Amino acid sequence: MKNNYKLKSFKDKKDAEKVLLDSRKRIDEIDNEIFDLICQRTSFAMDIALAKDYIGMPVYDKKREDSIHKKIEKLSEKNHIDVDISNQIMDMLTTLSKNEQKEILRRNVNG
Ligand SMILES: O=C(O)C(=O)C[C@]1(C(=O)O)C=C[C@@H](O)C=C1
Repeated sequence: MKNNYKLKSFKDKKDAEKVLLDSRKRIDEIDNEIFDLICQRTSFAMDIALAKDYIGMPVYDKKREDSIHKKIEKLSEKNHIDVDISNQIMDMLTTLSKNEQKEILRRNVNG
């Protein structure tokens, strides 16, 4: 969140209530978009798991995760977002992918 926003002043209570409602509506839309993007990101687990299995690479790739964290830390600092929380979000996303990859490989072995 860049800290260059203007402080909002409200005409009256009704105006503030409208701002709250509109903001929540937009947040609901953004949450849906985020969820859709999480599904898209996780859907690469199948191709990645099979490719790594073919090459003989493990599911967990520390170097790749370190580079993701580095990128996210830079973006967080630039946008004044809490770095620790951004890193936690990325950890959750990579965990989703790793769990999915392990499940795909388990099913691939057990038929
Ligand atoms: O890029 C990979 O090798 C992946 O498996 C994807 C991913 C990720 O979710 O970004 C997941 C697990 C790895 O440890 C690193 C990255």
